[in-house]
Amino acid sequence: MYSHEKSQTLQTQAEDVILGGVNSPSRSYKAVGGGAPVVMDRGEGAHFYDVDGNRYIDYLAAYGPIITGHAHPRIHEAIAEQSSKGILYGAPTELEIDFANKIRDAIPSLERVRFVNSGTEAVMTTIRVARAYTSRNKILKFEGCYHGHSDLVLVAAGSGPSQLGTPDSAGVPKGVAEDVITVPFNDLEDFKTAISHFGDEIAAVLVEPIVGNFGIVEPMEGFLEAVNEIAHDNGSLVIYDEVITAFRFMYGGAQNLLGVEPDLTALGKIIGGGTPIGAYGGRRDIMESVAPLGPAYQAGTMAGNPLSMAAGIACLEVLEKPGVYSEMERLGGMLEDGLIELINKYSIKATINRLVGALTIYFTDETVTNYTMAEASDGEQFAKFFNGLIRRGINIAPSKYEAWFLTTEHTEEDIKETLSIVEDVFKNEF
Ligand SMILES: Cc1ncc(COP(=O)(O)O)c(C=O)c1O
Ligand SMILES: NCC(=O)CCC(=O)O
Repeated sequence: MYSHEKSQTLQTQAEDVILGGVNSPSRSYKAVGGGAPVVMDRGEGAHFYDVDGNRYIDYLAAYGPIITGHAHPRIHEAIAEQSSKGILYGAPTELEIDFANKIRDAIPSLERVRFVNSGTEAVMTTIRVARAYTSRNKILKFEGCYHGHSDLVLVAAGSGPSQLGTPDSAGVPKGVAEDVITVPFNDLEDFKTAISHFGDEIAAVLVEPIVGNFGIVEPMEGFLEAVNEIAHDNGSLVIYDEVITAFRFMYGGAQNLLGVEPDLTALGKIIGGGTPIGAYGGRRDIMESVAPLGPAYQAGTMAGNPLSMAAGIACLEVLEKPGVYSEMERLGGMLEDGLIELINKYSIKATINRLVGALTIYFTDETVTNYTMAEASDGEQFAKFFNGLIRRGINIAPSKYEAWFLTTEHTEEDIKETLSIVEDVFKNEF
């Protein structure tokens, strides 16, 4: 069992200067029984090492972006090379044109693209653009979906906020929250009711086309097609938040995998190869609402910064190689099958949702298709599981609402080692 002595000491120091000891609440272990989060030292492929010298197989992948593993040489080189030429100019570069083209080639619905610095900014701006284009105010979102921390979307916000008991954040003005309507994911009847009730007040429907924020939850057959049709009949736009999903399951977005196109798309995480990034884009006529062409303002000192452009291009170059996603599918299948075998062997009440290299274990015996079901899964069992893993060398998010993410660097050996550690946890702690 690992000792986390130095992490404990550093966390005490952190709490004395960084609010709560963490720069994002998701990193706190509050929801899994407290204790100091493990403080990381360095990463290498699918593994990393903490300040106490312990080695972990990493399935957090920094909440998704690190799909090519830690310190990937290609990304490292791209950043180093760009850094030697300057890291920020406040002027256009050829790199950003190349990168925008690369993204549009993969996700053609982004007829025009803009780069920003986080998923939060990307989603926030798509909402502004939709409001500008439709001259309407309200947004419809799905319960438990997280779309970053801008005011408007911190309502029924799943993932991190739910885990800490703040799905509806304090500090969001009542008037702002009143412009957000939430309905359960995968429930077409509630969706239709909301649309017919609010009608021409709804500027846009905001969707995680494959949910990543109350675990991995796929849309039911026909759900997204119906959402598109009903929203469009109502004169509302459809925004896909693909901050987690783009380039996670295939070289392209969930929209390409599922064959349904939104009007606007928000991107982040993977496209930056681990550097801070966001992007949004969509139909040309809608995007032309944005300054300098249109009246909706969006700007940024760091937007399209060359380091993120270089890292993003390098990351997509790794991902576009043949066989990358089929290998993640193979290893993901192996991990899922092995986990199910152990769940059955030790009579654990748990189910798994998986798509390619992303999966979630829910401590419940029902198949999870919406937020209420994810919420009802057993948080105490999850906490026991998490603590068992982190003391034995597996790092996952300290939250029952997050996913495990495979990288291009995980190997069969990693999966076998993982399954043997999980068996040890089930045998000794459950
Ligand atoms: C679907 C989704 N949208 C938006 C965001 C916000 O992105 P960021 O944390 O880069 O601001 C996240 C972050 O987890 C996300 O999962
Ligand atoms: N799925 C939710 C996140 O990935 C959030 C990460 C963070 O805000 O630290």
